[in-house]
Amino acid sequence: MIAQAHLASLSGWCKTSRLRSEECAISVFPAFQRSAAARAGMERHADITEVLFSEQNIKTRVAEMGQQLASDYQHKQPLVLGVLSGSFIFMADLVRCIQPPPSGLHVDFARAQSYAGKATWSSGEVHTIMGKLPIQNRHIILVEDIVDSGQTTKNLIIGLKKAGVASCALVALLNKTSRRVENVDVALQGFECPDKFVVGYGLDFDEEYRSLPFIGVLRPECYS
Ligand SMILES: O=P(O)(O)OC[C@H]1O[C@H](OP(=O)(O)OP(=O)(O)O)[C@H](O)[C@@H]1O
Ligand code: HPA
Repeated sequence: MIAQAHLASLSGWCKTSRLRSEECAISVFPAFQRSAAARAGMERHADITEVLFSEQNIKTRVAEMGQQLASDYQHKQPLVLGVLSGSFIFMADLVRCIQPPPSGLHVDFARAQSYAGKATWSSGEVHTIMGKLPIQNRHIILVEDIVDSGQTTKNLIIGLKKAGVASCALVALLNKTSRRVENVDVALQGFECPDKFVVGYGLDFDEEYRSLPFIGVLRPECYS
């Protein structure tokens, strides 16, 4: 009620000062400033030519994906296995959207690297290290930020199958099908990704840009 009264008096003041009500709120409420104006600024970066998936687009889609997994795994005890480092933000958001969480839902991380240093193409040599939890007879939800050539996930899936998992479903936020070299089955994807090098929301170029809250196309001058 108090907040409403403040807003009502603000809107009157806005009319006289010819400020949009949003601008008024920004000037008066620091929290609003962070949530609206700052968010608009955070959707930009000098090295990004185009935002493909905004923070809100991602949030909405990840929530849908979480619901789907909650339904598919309600009678299983999934082990959600994120692939480091790229999946760390997606993982954190996705597991919190698997609601209600199936009993026995566990979380672990595997490590794989194929894009070494300043490279925008896969080296083809994938080094994989599994997580710390036993995986034999577990229902694995393998979580990737992006499936591009498919070489990283192909290698991981081979390793998981050798270790005797009960099942393995690949969940990828981005699926760049146009660049596929290995045939991998993405059970659940967030978005189809165009054939462009993208960064943000965990995805990097030479370890930079992972903390951007959106996913965008990296300016070619940044890597060429
Ligand atoms: O389908 P692919 O062509 O194999 O590419 C996909 C992989 O490449 C990236 O990992 P990267 O090796 O760059 O390591 P990172 O996760 O630490 O960034 C990404 O996180 C995927 O794991
Ligand atoms: O487009 C990409 N961006 C960042 N990392 C990647 N790894 C494979 N493809 C990509």
